[in-house]
Amino acid sequence: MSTHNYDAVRKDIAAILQKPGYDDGSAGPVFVRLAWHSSGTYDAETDTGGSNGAGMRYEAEGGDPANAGLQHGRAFLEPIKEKHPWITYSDLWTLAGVVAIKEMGGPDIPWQGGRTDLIGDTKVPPRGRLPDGAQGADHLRFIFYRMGFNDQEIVALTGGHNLGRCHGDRSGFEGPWVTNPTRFSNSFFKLLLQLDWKPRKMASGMTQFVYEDPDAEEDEEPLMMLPTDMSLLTDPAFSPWVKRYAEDKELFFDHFSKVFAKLIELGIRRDAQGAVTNTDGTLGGYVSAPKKSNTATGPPRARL
Ligand code: HEM
Repeated sequence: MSTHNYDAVRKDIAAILQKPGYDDGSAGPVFVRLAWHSSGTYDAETDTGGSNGAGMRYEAEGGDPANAGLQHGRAFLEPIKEKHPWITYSDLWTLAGVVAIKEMGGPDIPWQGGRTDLIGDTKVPPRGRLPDGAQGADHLRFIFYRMGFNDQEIVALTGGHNLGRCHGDRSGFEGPWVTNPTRFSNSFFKLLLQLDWKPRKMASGMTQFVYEDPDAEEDEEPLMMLPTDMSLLTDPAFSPWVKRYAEDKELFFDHFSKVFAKLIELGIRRDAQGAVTNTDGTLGGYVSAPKKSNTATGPPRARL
């Protein structure tokens, strides 16, 4: 067997996506968020953070409140790492996001392996680099321009909120954005435009936006939007993209594929053959994965 059989890993990830009893029955959304948070720490100016490293294995990054709940995603992937120990966590986490998006009906996203894992927590990116859903358009620009994204890319990336849900015990926000949160589509943009969103203060003290469907069953939870999501509607440079993505699913899929591929390559340098070149501490500050297990804190365990 080849030591780099990524197709076998893809198949094994696809096979564990269904999780009866967990959230909406799928690990897909939490894998997408894991891939995004493992990459979205990138700072272009200092060339630090990004998808090399898999620093969430360490408390310094994994314990960041912004990453609350992602331990479930990491734990779900642990059997895959055990079966294919040659793959790095940073490759596994980004690949899991890509496989999950495809399996949930989303676009193909180009993915290449070769990322390396940090050994030790001295070079994990500082906390505070991920976006705060309680804020608005200025904050989104501050966070995503730092990574090298533009306004169109910010809107396309936020379309990740077609998947999954907010959890009161993780972020303080609650509920799904769309009615079918395990099916990738452009519903997020359609609903953002069409529904009548009203602010509501949650038990956690956080204010989110909810849609109260007058025809909803009594036990049906309302759909929600974060303040950052709402800012896409009101900002003059963001809102034209919301409209275009709501009208044109193909365009959204095409742009989402490109921007997610860019996201998971943040901080990665490759030579002409695609081999990652910043693996030795001289460029990105990362060291190559050791031959045996590189589990830093032992396998994470899901608290379901
Ligand atoms: C634009 C800035 C963003 C903010 C402020 C933000 C914020 C949040 C928050 C507060 C949650 C809920 C976490 C929880 O309670 O479990 C969440 C979930 C999620 N986010 Fe984002 N996010 C952003 C961008 C993105 C991007 C770029 C993607 C992927 C392309 C993404 C994908 C997801 C997914 C899939 C979930 C659901 C996770 C689950 O079901 O466990 N988000 N996000």
